[in-house]
Amino acid sequence: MSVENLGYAVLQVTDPMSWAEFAQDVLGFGIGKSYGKADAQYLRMDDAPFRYMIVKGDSDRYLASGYDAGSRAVFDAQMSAYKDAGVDVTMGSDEDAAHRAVKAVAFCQDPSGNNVEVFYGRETGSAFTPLHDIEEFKTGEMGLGHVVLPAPENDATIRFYEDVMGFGCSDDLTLPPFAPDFPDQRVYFMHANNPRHHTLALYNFPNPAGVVHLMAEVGSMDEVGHCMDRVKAAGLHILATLGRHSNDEMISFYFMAPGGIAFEVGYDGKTIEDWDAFTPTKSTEGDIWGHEYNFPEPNA
Ligand SMILES: Cc1ccc(O)c(O)c1CC[C@@H]1C(=O)CC[C@]2(C)C(=O)CC[C@@H]12
Ligand SMILES: [Fe+2]
Repeated sequence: MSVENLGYAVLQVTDPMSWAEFAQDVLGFGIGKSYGKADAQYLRMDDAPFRYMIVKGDSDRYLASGYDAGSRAVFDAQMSAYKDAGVDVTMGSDEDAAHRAVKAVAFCQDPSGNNVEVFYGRETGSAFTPLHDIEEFKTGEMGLGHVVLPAPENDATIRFYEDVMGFGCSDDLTLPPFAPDFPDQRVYFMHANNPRHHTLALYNFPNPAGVVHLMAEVGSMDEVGHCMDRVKAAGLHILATLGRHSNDEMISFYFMAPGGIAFEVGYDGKTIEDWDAFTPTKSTEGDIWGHEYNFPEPNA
């Protein structure tokens, strides 16, 4: 048993309103109504009440991943699993739940210090159409997309998500070091209880933004291309050119959103309908073609 999907993400930024404007202008997200968190912006991608909660703070960083347990029974089972594993969990207050439009939420950290939230009973929300003629984001039962988190405590963090949270391995990718005298890079891709090839991936290096990237999926190559144009028009840095990944066969590009939070926008990601019939892969190449990386100059 595992959680269903990545239901929401929480970002902390110094100016939530300007981040929300970027999200509308470039990503095509919409601004939703407030669920009461002071100074926060609630961003929508689909019928869910919100997919991104943008809270105000004194720095820009990824704050938390909110996983949808899907039911009270799975939520309770997850709480038991945390307890059995000796994980320190805090039950959210009624106010915490109200701020997330859910019946209950619990907070803990993975062994690398990433904040984890689990909830159940999310409000139904309402109809939503993305901006910029995007037909729809590929969300629903597959959740908001995927997130790649820094996991310097690599083995313990993988054990946490697999053994305590019930995620399954999709692909264990090893890449050469990004600089001499560094260890290999490892990206460990995992799925939850939905057809998306990976909902969460773990990267074996720290990241000052608290996240390696977040991925939003659209339904066509033209929608990806138009998003690239909007990234350019906004003067944002393209981190990787268009390419197609080997493991989930997604065509995507990467760019740096305000606050140093990297985004991947793609389409055509593979779905797996029967995880019992799936064999996890161990790969040594990330791309079929493209994805030429162009990291920003330090202090640029
Ligand atoms: C290889 C791959 C497959 C599917 C994905 O959705 C995906 O994002 C990736 C790239 C993962 C990986 C990363 O997130 C951290 C930065 C990495 C290690 C690179 O510098 C190359 C591959 C990148
Ligand atoms: Fe990705």
